[in-house]
Amino acid sequence: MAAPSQKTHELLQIMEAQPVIPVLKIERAADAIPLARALARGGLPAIEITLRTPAALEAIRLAASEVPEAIVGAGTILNPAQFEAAAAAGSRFIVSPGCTASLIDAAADSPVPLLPGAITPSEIMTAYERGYSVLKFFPAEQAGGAAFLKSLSSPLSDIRFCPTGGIGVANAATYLSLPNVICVGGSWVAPDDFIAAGKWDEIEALARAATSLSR
Ligand SMILES: O=C[C@H](O)COP(=O)(O)O
Ligand SMILES: CC(=O)C(=O)O
Repeated sequence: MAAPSQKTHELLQIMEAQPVIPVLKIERAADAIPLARALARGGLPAIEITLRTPAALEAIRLAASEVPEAIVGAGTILNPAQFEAAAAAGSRFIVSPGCTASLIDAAADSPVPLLPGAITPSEIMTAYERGYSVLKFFPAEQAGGAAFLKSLSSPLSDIRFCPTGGIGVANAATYLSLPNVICVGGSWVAPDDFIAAGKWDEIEALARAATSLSR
């Protein structure tokens, strides 16, 4: 196995430090501050704020500048313009549901590590050829779940994943027990309705419960 690049090393450090990366959809940018604080208090400092709302970039900027204990990443990055905007907002890592040539070119020019998504052996091999040995596996449950992912571990033994999509308390441990899984992603630790209602203590409790998931 080749030594990981500096950017892969940084990504691995973030992913290996917690079993779950919260995947967040933030409608009001200011919510990013109490939300990032609550998740960090609960033991999940690394968070993925998805670019699925108009408030997302400002949410990243606020959490990155106001919550030093948080490790703020951006998710749902689909193209180079979004990559650059998310990096400029202060993202420490960038996540995409997929892996396009233009996104990989944008990431090559940036110091910010990219976690691109791949599902099929050919997609995974293509990403690996471009230097990516750490990948997102999305949508995990819908694409074949833990059984599918486990079956990749033998032929594609150099590649490790962050499965995301359809993962919750009932199945997270199954994914985390796989040899090719580093951590999982999920929205269950910060549900949209809890964010809307400002239930920060409840989100902290969900995060704390998630940190006890074993790997
Ligand atoms: O689109 C889905 C999110 O990336 C996370 O998936 P989830 O809500 O099933 O945890
Ligand atoms: C699927 C995911 O986590 C993303 O939109 O980046």
